[in-house]
Amino acid sequence: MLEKPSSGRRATTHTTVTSGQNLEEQLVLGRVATLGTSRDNTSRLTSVEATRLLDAGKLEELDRRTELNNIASDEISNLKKQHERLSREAREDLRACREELEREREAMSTLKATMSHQSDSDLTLAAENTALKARDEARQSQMDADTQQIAELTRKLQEERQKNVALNWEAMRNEALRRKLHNTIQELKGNIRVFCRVRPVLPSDLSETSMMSTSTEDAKKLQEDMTANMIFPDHCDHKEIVLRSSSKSATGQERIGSYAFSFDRVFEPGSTQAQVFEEISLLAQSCIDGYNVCIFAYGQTGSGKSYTMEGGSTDTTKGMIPRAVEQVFRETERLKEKGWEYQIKGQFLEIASYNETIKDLFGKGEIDKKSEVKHEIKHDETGSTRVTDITVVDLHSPFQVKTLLASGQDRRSVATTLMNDCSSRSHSVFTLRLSGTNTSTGESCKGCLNLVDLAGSERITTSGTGTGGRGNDRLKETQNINRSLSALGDVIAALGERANGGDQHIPYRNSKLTYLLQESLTRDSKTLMILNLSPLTRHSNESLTALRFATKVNNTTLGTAKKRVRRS
Ligand SMILES: Nc1ncnc2c1ncn2[C@@H]1O[C@H](COP(=O)(O)OP(=O)(O)OP(=O)(O)O)[C@@H](O)[C@H]1O
Repeated sequence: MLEKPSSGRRATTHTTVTSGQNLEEQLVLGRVATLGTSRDNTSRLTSVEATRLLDAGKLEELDRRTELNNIASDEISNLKKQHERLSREAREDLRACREELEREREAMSTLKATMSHQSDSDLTLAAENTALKARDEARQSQMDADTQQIAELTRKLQEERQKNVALNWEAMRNEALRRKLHNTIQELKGNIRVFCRVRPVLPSDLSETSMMSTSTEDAKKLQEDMTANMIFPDHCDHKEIVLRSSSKSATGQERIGSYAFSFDRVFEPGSTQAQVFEEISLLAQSCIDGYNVCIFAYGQTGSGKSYTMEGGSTDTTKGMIPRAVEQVFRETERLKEKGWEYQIKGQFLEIASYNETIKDLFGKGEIDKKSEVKHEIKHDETGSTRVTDITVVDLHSPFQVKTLLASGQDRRSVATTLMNDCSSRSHSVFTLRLSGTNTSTGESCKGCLNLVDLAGSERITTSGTGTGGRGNDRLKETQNINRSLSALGDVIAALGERANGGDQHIPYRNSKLTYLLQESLTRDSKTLMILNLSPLTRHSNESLTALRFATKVNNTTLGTAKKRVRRS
């Protein structure tokens, strides 16, 4: 704190200085008065003495003033020093105070910010808390709703389960009915059916005439000339084919004949694999239902038998075998829902026409003429057929079958090369055996699907038969083919006669093929023959012979097929 100068002292000093002036005059006047008085008293003072006294008074006054001035200066200097010290102290105090104030302000501002932040946090927390509470309430009500919904769904599920059980039984009854109806339809259609398929003219057919360099128009004309006169008059049901063919009479005169044939279905050259399979799929279905089915591709070499049965590598061109396999797997999978479990096994073999030997096309070993295993056909008392030492594969998927068939075809090529033979000189038989059991109904069934690519049906004159050596082999081979094909026709004819009440012996043993297919060539089984025809004029006579053979087969009725069902 600043120390205030004493006002009393100052006042005294001031009073002294101020009254000094008056005092001086008063002193002089007092001396004069004293002198006057002394004069009065002593009789009279001189004026010199009065002046001397006045001067002395003045000097004394001056001294006293000087003295007072000095005292005042000292006092002022002291006061100044004191003032400076006090000012310095005051400034120091002020600075300290300011600093302290600044710190306090900063602290205050920090505190305010903290408080404001705290308050914001408080607000946020309060808002969050409110939101959480609201969410919690919403969740709680959602949970209540869910619980109610679960209870409702559980009730509905229970109802649906009950309905499902009822529907399953209904579906099983319907499946049995469907099988019955399906097979009634098949029976009405006849257990022997014949389809006729004419292949299109191929670029290779044109090149054979060495006319490839001709113009497009010439090629078209050539194609027309080459194409046999085949007419398909039935545009509605597609069941008829008319072949106009020229032949020589005994006297050498040319006769033009028009021959009309009718089959269960006639496929024109533009027909697709899918259209053909549409008609065949029902037979594949029958095999799943427990029937024995045989599908033959019949026709001269190059007429399209292998194309129809195996087909090409694309989805559009794949043939009947891959399509039937796919359908079997698709259907057996679907039937799982209805309690059916199927086991599918397959074998693929070839019967060479030359010596009627069997080759295992699913076999693993080397194909070698010397070390060839001799396979024999055996029938047991239950009517089942087996081929000794043949590879029977458990089949699980269409892809597996596709791979197996491809390697089978490779083995077939190796075998035919070794035999100096060609594929058209042998029959190939792909067999699918299905056995199914229904765990719900206790039913079980066994079916067999044989897909047969027959050897070329051409007659001796057109098969390139020469004389001596290989020519004799060819002759024997062609005779064997014709024998086995006519044995097939004989078996079918005998079955037809038996079905019509005759007591005909069925000559299964007349060929390896019929003996092998014995269990599938009965009145209890279903047979389809696909007659493949070449569209070319030069094959007209072969086509006519084949059409006649197929008609003979088509006119045969086998009676009613029987399903091979066992009840456990
Ligand atoms: N419907 C068709 N559409 C297109 N091409 C076909 C058709 N039918 C057959 N072919 C073709 O005709 C040629 C002969 O057919 P394929 O080999 O199937 O006759 P094949 O009767 O089996 O003869 P082989 O008895 O010699 O085995 C093949 O090139 C085949 O691709």
